[in-house]
Amino acid sequence: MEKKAIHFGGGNIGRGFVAEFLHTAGFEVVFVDVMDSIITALQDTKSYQVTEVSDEGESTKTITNYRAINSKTHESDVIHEISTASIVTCAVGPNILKFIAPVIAKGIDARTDATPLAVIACENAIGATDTLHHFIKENTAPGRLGSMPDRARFANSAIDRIVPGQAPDSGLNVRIEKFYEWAVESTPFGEFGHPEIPAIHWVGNLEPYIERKLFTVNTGHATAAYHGYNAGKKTIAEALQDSRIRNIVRDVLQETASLIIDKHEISAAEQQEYVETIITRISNPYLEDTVERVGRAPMRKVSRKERFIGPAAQLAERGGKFESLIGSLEMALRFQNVEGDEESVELAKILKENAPADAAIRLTGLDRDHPLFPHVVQVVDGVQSEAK
Ligand SMILES: NC(=O)c1ccc[n+]([C@@H]2O[C@H](COP(=O)([O-])OP(=O)(O)OC[C@H]3O[C@@H](n4cnc5c(N)ncnc54)[C@H](O)[C@@H]3O)[C@@H](O)[C@H]2O)c1
Ligand SMILES: O=P(O)(O)OC[C@@H](O)[C@@H](O)[C@H](O)[C@H](O)CO
Repeated sequence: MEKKAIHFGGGNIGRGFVAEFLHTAGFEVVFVDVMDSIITALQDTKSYQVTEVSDEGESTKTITNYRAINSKTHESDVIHEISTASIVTCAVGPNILKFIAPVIAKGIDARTDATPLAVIACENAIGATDTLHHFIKENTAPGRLGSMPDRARFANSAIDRIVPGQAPDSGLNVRIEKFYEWAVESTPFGEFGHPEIPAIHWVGNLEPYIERKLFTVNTGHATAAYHGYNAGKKTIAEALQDSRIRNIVRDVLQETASLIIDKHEISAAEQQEYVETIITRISNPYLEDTVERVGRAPMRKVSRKERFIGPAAQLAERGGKFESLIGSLEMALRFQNVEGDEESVELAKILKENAPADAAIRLTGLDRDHPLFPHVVQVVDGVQSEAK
């Protein structure tokens, strides 16, 4: 079989991370997207550049050997490509997984190769591949479910590289940070072995990696974004130049560190070093990452398993400290009616139309009897009262 990868989502992380490393690993990459402008640009341009930016200067790689298909208009082509590929990846956003599942299900169903397809969702979410797998099963005939492991194997991943929004005149080129980490479960591949992709760190148990990443990088990032947004800052780097916000980010990361150290086999010293690396990374002034991009989709970010409620709920259950996380939640709830962000409009509506406890349940998914619940209701109440 040809060494071919199908990647859903030709956006920032798709072009700047996943495709780059698939290309380096020798795969032909077939991008699948629904945005005409991205598909046309990928079809008309034979190469694009990924530039790593840091205080050590810039370094550029050229990406070639790709094609692009619009799944809105050429679904059968996408099905054929999946049926003859080695790997399917995606970076479309966790809320989009249900929309890409039907075509992936059809592609998997059409496979005849002896080696199963490797499916790896590259989203910022715990168990994103499991979520995609669930939707794929819902789109597969019941009689074909039992034999699906012969046709596809599903591995969760933790993906880390900051790819900010790109300048309007940058075309397909992407400016990104130098740092990256891509951890993927190895166990689902069983006797077939995992695909050969040198950039991937294959792990038996992903939970420590994804929790450490989401509850350090993304919790810290989102804290800077929401506090920064409410303080009138434009970029994450600018927010972190403000010593008040920087100290809040540190406090939040101390709270999540206590959970990570307590729960996983990660020492205090190792976590401290990780936190310092993350603060340096998110402070990178060369990335020009806006508070609106990092704060995007606030309803997803305040949900049950995500970067604030996820760790705060676990800390509350263990008798730990979570006040700074709740402070970030409050700032997230004030990220309302932001231009171009549908969830921020929906958030404002929910806060306007519901009593505090009902809004808290709808937004965070916490049970009423959870020890964190009264603290969340108090914050919701405060944000609602200010708006009156
Ligand atoms: N940007 C980062 O720093 C970063 C880092 C790690 C992980 N991630 C995660 O990667 C995912 C994508 O983030 P991004 O920053 O690249 O966003 P993005 O908006 O730049 O890219 C998303 C792409 O998905 C495409 N898309 C939307 N619906 C689709 C569909 N039905 N089928 C195919 N394509 C579709 C969009 O057109 C867009 O090109 C998110 O889950 C994000 O959390 C982002
Ligand atoms: O992509 P989101 O919306 O889940 O989160 C925004 C940023 O925090 C995120 O994209 C980071 O840049 C990335 O997770 C770094 O690895």
